[in-house]
Amino acid sequence: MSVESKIEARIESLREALRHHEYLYYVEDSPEILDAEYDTLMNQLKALEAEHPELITPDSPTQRVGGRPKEGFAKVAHSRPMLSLDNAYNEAELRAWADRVHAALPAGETVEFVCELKLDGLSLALHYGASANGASVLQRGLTRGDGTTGEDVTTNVRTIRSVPLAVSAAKLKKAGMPQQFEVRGEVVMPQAAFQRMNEEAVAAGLPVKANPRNAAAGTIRTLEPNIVAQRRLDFYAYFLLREGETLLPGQQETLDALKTAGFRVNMHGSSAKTIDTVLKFIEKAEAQRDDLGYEIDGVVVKVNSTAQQARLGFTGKAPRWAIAYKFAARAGVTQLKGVGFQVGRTGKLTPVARLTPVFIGGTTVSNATLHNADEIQRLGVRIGDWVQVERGGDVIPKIVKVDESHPRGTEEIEFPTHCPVCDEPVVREEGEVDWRCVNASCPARLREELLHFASRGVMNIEGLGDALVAQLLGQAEMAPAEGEEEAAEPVARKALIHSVADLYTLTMDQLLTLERIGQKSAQTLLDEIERSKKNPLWRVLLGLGIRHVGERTAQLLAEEFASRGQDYEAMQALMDATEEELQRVPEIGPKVAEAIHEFFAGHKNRQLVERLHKLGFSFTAEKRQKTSQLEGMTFVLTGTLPTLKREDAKTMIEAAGGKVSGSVSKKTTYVVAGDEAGSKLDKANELGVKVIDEAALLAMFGQ
Ligand SMILES: NC(=O)c1ccc[n+]([C@@H]2O[C@H](COP(=O)([O-])OP(=O)(O)OC[C@H]3O[C@@H](n4cnc5c(N)ncnc54)[C@H](O)[C@@H]3O)[C@@H](O)[C@H]2O)c1
Ligand SMILES: [Zn+2]
Repeated sequence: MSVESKIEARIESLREALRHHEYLYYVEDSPEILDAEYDTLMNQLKALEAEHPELITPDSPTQRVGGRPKEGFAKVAHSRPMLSLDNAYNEAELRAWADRVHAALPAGETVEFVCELKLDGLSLALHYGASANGASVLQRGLTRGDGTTGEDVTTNVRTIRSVPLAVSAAKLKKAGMPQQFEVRGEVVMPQAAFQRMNEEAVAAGLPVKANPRNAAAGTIRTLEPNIVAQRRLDFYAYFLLREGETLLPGQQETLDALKTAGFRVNMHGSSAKTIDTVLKFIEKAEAQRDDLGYEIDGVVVKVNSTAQQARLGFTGKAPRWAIAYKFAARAGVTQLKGVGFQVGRTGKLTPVARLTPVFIGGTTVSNATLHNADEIQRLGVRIGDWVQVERGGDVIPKIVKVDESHPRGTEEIEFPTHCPVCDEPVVREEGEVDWRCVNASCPARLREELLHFASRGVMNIEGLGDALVAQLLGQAEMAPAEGEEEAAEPVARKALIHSVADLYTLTMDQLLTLERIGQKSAQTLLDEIERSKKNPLWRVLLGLGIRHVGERTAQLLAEEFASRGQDYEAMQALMDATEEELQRVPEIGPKVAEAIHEFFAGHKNRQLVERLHKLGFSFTAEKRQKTSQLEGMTFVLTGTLPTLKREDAKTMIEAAGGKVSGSVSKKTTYVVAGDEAGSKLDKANELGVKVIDEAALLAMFGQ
């Protein structure tokens, strides 16, 4: 092969690898490699292309942004391309960028920078248009897509509470903004929401998302707006455009105006006159990284002046007037000492890597998840290997890959053929990745079942934690606690309970035989247990721990079957439902339907439910929790509102889950009255229905 064709081949293979990872990242929202690794491949390609510009093709990953828009959403062209940012990884690269900026501008011209946190989410473009009386309303929300064309995700965007659905004339005036404008910013999933989402996924036996960014991307592109509302995304605004042009003379003014208009603006941004000040900002931001509640992966530095930005212009796919300073990845390299296996509630075996403790981004990591047998195979990891461990926000650390620069380990990881706790054979069903202990009375499973059942968000039995459950089961702690090498020595005790239902027959005398429990706490626990019988049907369903049934599915099921009968009758109808019937419940697919059906086909499970009924469970089929701000509320609009057109007010209310009706009745929640409100207002007063004005309505949207 000639030198040229070797280079060409290298370029082509880099492009292919990048396209593969972009697909996984942007379309599937589930990357296989670290961002830093992706960036390395990209930088290699950029360097080769810089040396051989004749080999640059328009479809090279260096020339375009993002991924293909996903099916299922309308595709809409952007007013101006939504670009990526060039990166700097250290001080020298940042200074080199600043030098290029100065060199491109007339000698002696001063440049002011604005530093903002680089939020690790995905960008959105929000289009606002004129409505009555000088106000603006949200008309459209687009993802970045491939940079030129985005996906129309308006319905989902409307559920994000920090996105104003309307901006009043007064606010526009104060912010110096026209009625028609476009805001660009970042949508992120706060760490707490991310954690909750993954906990639910684990409980339901579904795959978890790699990081909040991928979770946010997946959420904003679901076809189910209620899911988006439940997951609590957040939006931070940073650009303000009009017909594709930056509206205000500077970035700092843009941020201020956006804030005045009611957008959430990241308040950690600040102006800097020199790169030294920028570097101080970066240092401070990195130190705060763990305390923000959302993920950031660096700092974006922008040239403040819009006029200077225009003169600097763009390169292939990024502006020259901005740079992303990226923090070092929160990864470390350490040695794999061994692998333990945890048995979960559904019997699932999770391999847990025991590591030589390593300090990563502020904490000591000594355990990391290896997920499942397939993952071990994919990584090709052996005991004794040096491995790269990654940690994001609050997420369980995970092994990303084997570090080949160290001598390789020699001991293969053996996946147990038998449950490490009860010693029954483990099985893997066709098409599943996980091995499970299917012994229904496996102590490990029972322990997890009880912990899940009692946990906050499920049956909510305060005080029934790890230590107590272990005692009730006559076991000692089974898995070593974080940071400990071995589990405590088991102390044999007689088990007081053998199933979830046994909790409800526990007596004071029995509890008093346990360690570390006095009369008072025993009584509190008994009260808690008694009280939990009144939990609504959906919580009981969730508590049963049916595979694939998380909070939302449990709520949907309870709501659906509530119409088939009162309380326990609803539960019975659900237990008797065929797979076809179950699939007719909104959002429930074949896999979930099968799991539910299979669960209740089990004699033991049915018996458990019947016993719970006899023990006095109420199985109340209450309405699902509110997922939208105005769900369950009915509004009647009357008269002329000061800023909103009636049509716009209606759209806003409906988008937030409320209903708008034409006539006032006792069922009306609010009458929104403007000028010259007539008979409807009288009727409201007559029936004692609450009357509010436009300002109060807007206040419900946080405006
Ligand atoms: N792991 C993988 O397989 C894989 C694959 C593809 C891409 N990636 C990662 O995706 C990223 C590349 O994507 P990219 O093009 O979005 O680039 P980028 O994330 O590096 O930077 C551009 C983006 O930063 C965001 N941003 C956050 N805060 C901002 C602020 N205050 N002002 C302006 N913009 C702000 C915007 O969404 C903008 O689009 C890289 O980090 C890359 O590592 C990873
Ligand atoms: Zn077992």
